[in-house]
Amino acid sequence: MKRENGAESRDERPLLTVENLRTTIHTKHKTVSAVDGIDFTVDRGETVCIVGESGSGKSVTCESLTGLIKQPPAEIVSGTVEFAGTEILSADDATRRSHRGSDIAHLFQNPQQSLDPVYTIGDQIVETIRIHEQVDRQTARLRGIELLRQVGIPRADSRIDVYPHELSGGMAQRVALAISLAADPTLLIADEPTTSVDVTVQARLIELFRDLTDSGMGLLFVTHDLRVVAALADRVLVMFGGTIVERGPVEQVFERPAHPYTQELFQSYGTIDHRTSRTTREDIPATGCRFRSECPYEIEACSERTQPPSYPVAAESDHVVSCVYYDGEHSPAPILESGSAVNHQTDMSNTDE
Ligand SMILES: Nc1ncnc2c1ncn2[C@@H]1O[C@H](COP(=O)(O)OP(=O)(O)OP(=O)(O)O)[C@@H](O)[C@H]1O
Ligand code: NI
Repeated sequence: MKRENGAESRDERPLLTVENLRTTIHTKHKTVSAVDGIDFTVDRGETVCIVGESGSGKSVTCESLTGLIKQPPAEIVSGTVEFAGTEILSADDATRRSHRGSDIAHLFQNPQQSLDPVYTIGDQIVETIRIHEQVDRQTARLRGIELLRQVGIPRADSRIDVYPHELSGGMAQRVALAISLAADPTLLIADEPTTSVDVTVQARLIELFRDLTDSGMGLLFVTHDLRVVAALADRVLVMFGGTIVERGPVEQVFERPAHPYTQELFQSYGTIDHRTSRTTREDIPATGCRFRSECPYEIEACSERTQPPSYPVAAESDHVVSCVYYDGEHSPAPILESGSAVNHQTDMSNTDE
């Protein structure tokens, strides 16, 4: 959503700009490059979806952005994260905290991580609303109940008084979402918020996310469900082995997945397998194309450089791929047989209530 007029230069810049983000995880026996030099942006009103198999670095990316990742074992080795004109990765804790929870809301993959076990849902939601707005408790409570309804919590007026541990996984995920939204965030980072909910609720949540981005919120969304991506995303980032192998507008990526990994991923129509990657982390090369040992098209050039550079898939396209087959020398690029990609027209909103 671009502003028509009166936009100051500050507003012309993306809401979020991430550059060269690298996060390693130190364990007793080894150090894993969980996120290995990634760049991307999220605009106001835009939905950017991150897809990729289990272990590809989606959650570590999200948690690094807000500095919420546990250090140690994690270590943010490099990178800049600019949010609304301010560098937040190197900011002191107070600055970062002031961005977290208000301007930036972070919904963890594990919802209990977003909830405080010692307070009721109502206490947490009322408190969040009252931090951001001068309203009395009763007004905030009514608004809290409304928010719980919006995220699809049945009997919201009584559920508001329960404790987090009394909620199922899917319910906790939605409650955590309601609490995030109570802060009226400018950017919502949501790590698999629709995973353990039924289709009806999923359709309702997708509607809700659309309304929020229509009114200007930026949304960074992690999911394994390509149908959700099709229904929601403006742009897609495909991750493999801690790197972004392909990115672009959702229609283009779905119509013509360019990276051999994306092609493979999209052939398993619908939900990406939740299995851990076939190769263990140790088998993923540390430089060059991370996918090359599993790629049917591997050539010598795949192991050159730190990562293959990004090439446009078509001339002057925002759809780019990090694969040497697109450098103009090694063509023809591997092309997926037509018809195997997911139809991006899939409409989730038609599910019966
Ligand atoms: N606390 C941790 N200790 C050790 N390794 C970790 C830890 N957290 C993440 N990792 C490693 O970092 C890599 C990236 O993990 P991440 O959780 O970001 O994957 P993901 O893409 O979110 O996967 P999923 O789809 O399963 O949520 C993986 O190899 C994972 O094993
Ligand atoms: Ni994850």
